[in-house]
Amino acid sequence: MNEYTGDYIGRKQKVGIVVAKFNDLVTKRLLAGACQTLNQAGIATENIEIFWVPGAFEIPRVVKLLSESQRVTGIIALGAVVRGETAHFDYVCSAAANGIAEVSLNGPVPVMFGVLTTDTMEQALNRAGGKAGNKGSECALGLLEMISLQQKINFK
Ligand SMILES: Nc1c(NC[C@H](O)[C@H](O)[C@H](O)CO)[nH]c(=O)[nH]c1=O
Ligand SMILES: CC(=O)[C@@H](O)COP(=O)(O)O
Repeated sequence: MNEYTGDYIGRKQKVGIVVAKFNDLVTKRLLAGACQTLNQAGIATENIEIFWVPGAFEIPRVVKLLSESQRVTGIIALGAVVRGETAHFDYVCSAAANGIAEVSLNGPVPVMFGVLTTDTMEQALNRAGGKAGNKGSECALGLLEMISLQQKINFK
């Protein structure tokens, strides 16, 4: 696994994780990967705030509230949307992606998109600590880079 090699962002940074309960067989693994990577980078468990939401569709609202709360320096959004028989998959994925992107672009803190959008459960599990890595861990590494970049840009 890649180690965080960016600048030191400070051990007192608070990170928020918004994670969907739907498909929690997968999302619990994404969360574990994210938390492990943050811990390895020096972010203590007590500085990681976790918020569970029903499904990926509900992620954007809580991400927006958390972003505006000034409680955290960055946010990771985690979910697992697995295609079913109907077009519902497309709407859930679109709502989650567009909502999270909007908050990341227009809100005060960076938000990482860790919502898996897969055709099968196997594909999702492979990306939650399986042979295709762990999207949660990837998002944690990315968030540390984004926080560091934002601090560099905002340094007066
Ligand atoms: N099918 C999946 C869902 N569906 C539920 C929605 O996210 C939402 O909670 C519901 O439509 C009520 O607003 N959610 C996932 O996260 N993953 C899925 O595969
Ligand atoms: C992604 C979903 O919402 C999906 O699990 C719903 O399944 P279905 O399209 O068969 O109702």
